[in-house]
Amino acid sequence: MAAIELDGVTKRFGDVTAVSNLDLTVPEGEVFGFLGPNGAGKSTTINMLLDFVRPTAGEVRVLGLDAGRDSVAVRRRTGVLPEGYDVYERLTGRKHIEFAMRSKEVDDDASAVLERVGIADAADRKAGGYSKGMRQRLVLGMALVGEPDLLILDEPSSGLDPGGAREMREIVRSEADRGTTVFFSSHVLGQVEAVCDRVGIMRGGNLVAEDSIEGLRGAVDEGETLTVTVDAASEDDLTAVRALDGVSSAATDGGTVTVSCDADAKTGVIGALEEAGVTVKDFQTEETSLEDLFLAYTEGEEGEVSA
Ligand SMILES: Nc1ncnc2c1ncn2[C@@H]1O[C@H](COP(=O)(O)OP(=O)(O)OP(=O)(O)O)[C@@H](O)[C@H]1O
Repeated sequence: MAAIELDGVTKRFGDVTAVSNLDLTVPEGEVFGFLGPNGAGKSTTINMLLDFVRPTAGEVRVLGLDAGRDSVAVRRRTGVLPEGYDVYERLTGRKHIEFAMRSKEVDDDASAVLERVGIADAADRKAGGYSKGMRQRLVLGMALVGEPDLLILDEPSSGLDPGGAREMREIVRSEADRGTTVFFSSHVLGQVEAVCDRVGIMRGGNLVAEDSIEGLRGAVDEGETLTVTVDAASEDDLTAVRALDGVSSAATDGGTVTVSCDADAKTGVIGALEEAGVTVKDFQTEETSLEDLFLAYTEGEEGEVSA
């Protein structure tokens, strides 16, 4: 069964189309990264999963249930870290967790939850005195109450220091190991790359890409830069390299050869250099970063990248 299934979903606010005819399936147990520039429709999509917003058209199913009709059941099995959630200033951290336990009608160990998100020491302090990162950890703790089947995290790294961001990744991975599906929206691309099995990229209300990061790299087809350290290479030595399939350019400064090529052309490049009598001392490749991928899908003319 799919944990999340959107079928032809559109949401219009007056004459603004926030989400347009969106089809998206997230299988159970997957960590799915949901990316896109500001205003792309991410929060609107998340709000439809939780029935905070009703679609104008289409069908939204969460954990096999209808998001609108069965919203109470969906929320009971879902842990949510909403973007910009305000804590109750006068309640302690522990009271927040107990509140989440009562809302979900579960009997968890509040201290263990607070320990897990790294704020056990501050359990009995009022959340009004918490730092931004501590508040974020507290809200994550509330989301984890009751071992949810689905975790929806909207910008979970916001306010976290590098240690907190690492702990967040570890929690996401351990939840996924437990079988939880994680739907993760973020602008912090490194965070997404580190934890997500697949990503979807939204742009102007449309899903413009949906794949593993590897798959997206292949579709963008920017190739890789191969840097080869050699004893000596001349322009003539590059003739055979340039003639290879999958090589878009090659240059040399004498001691280093730089080649732009498809990932599967690398071996051929090294072979062609050696055949030309060049001694290859070392080589390394640089992959397209997730940031480059993101920009390739979200900048320039719409529909430029066909994935
Ligand atoms: N309640 C609303 N009323 C009117 N327009 C809205 C409403 N909610 C969202 N929109 C519009 O829908 C579009 C998508 O917004 P949404 O908040 O879903 O984007 P987002 O991808 O979450 O952006 P961000 O990364 O900035 O949070 C925007 O043009 C926004 O102005």
